Amino acid sequence: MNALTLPDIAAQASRQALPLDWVGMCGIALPILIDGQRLSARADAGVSLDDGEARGIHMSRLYLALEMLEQQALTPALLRNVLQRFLDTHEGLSKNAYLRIHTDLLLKRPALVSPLAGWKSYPVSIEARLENQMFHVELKIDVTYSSTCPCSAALARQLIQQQFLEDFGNTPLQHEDVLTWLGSANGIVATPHSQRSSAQLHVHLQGEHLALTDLINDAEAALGTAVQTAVKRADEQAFALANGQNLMFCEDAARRLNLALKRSDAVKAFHLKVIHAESLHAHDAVAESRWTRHSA
Ligand SMILES: Nc1nc2c(ncn2[C@@H]2O[C@H](COP(=O)(O)OP(=O)(O)OP(=O)(O)O)[C@@H](O)[C@H]2O)c(=O)[nH]1
Repeated sequence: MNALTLPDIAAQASRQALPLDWVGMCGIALPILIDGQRLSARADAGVSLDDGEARGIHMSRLYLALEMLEQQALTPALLRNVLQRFLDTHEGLSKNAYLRIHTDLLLKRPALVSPLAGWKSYPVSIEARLENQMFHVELKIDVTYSSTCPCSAALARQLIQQQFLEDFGNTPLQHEDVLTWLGSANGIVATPHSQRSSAQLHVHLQGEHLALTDLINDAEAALGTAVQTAVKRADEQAFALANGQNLMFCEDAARRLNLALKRSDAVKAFHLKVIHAESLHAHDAVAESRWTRHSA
């Protein structure tokens, strides 16, 4: 059986001579290394098929080039090497090479007050391409946070004032009575609506640093009320305070993220989208922002 020559269909001429933009494989299982963590990932690997006469590309050569990602930490330089391998093994067939990697980055986050910590998972896509000899790396990162509506907070405060007038309008104020009232249900007769919100960051990188963890940390610091992991009552109370001090429309969140990403040296350009999944209504409040660094 082995003595037979194996038929090689990919080497045949194409019936329709037509180049193709992207040919490859999607959803390849792959272990990768980021910040010392081995993560389970899925890769989409492809090249352009510029020789329209060729029937097909050599899928196995792309697949085997991905082995480079198993042992070395993921960096822009490593991604570039993999893409160059794609092209070197498709000489005469392909000019452009593409690699997308999808994974969930895990970061350990401390509780706000108690000495606890827990893991948070961040869905991440890393997209690299070598097109006309130009190399690009882009990151897509999702960051989840809590937002409380500033308008709703003001409306709730007004109702609390009205309730105060109703309960104390005609009586001389006693410190003890007011303190008790503040701790009662009447003292917080209305609550502002708040929501679990998400920021989708699409970042075009520059430099030699993948910067994933730094960008997530910068985004969470800018937002101020990232969702928590391990939570005791003391942590929940601190989170309630943090939200009360951090009232946010989706526009506020988008502006804060814009400023934070611009400050990062790793960022060449970005498109960000924040989604506040409103509890006030069944649709979302959304804001987007784009920016490109103009080098001096
Ligand atoms: N091009 C192409 N290959 C496919 C497709 N589906 C499955 N394959 C298979 O992918 C396998 C690997 O292809 P190649 O990389 O050309 O394998 P090979 O000819 O043994 O390897 P080389 O000697 O390096 O060219 C082949 O058995 C193909 O049949 C497809 O849609 N397109």
